[in-house]
Amino acid sequence: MSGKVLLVVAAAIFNEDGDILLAQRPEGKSMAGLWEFPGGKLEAGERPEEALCRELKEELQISVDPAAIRPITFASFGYPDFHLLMPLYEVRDWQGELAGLEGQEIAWVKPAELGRYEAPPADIPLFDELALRY
Ligand SMILES: Nc1nc2c([nH]c(=O)n2[C@H]2C[C@H](O)[C@@H](COP(=O)(O)OP(=O)(O)OP(=O)(O)O)O2)c(=O)[nH]1
Ligand SMILES: [Mg+2]
Repeated sequence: MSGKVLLVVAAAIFNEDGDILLAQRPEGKSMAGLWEFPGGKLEAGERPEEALCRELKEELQISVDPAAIRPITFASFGYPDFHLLMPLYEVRDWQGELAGLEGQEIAWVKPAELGRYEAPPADIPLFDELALRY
């Protein structure tokens, strides 16, 4: 156990079929190739919901209303260098054409099938919980 607590915001984006979007972490980033929820770190002074909407615009080209997302669960996980605290928000409405802007692969996954995707260790309990609840 070491390092600071890192706050990262992430989205469970649902399409009309109830599938959830996973994105593959791009080459060059930590944990490249693993499948994650889109999102990222807060910038100084940002509210979590604003940060998530900014990240969704940057990573997926979509516009999301910060007032229209709701927290559904969170991850709390100790990596060797930091402790990740990651609220996960449900997103069902967006504007614009969804596209991976950072060269990342994306996949729409049935909640029960999330476990087939190799993910950061912090995400495994979230996959399990979403499979049970959705
Ligand atoms: N976005 C996201 N990050 C996750 C997940 N699971 C998990 O352990 N992480 C970790 C990986 C990183 O150490 C950290 C946030 O990563 P990030 O690379 O998305 O941050 P960012 O978008 O702000 O990108 P950058 O500025 O560092 O390039 O959280 C997840 O499901 N989604
Ligand atoms: Mg990110």
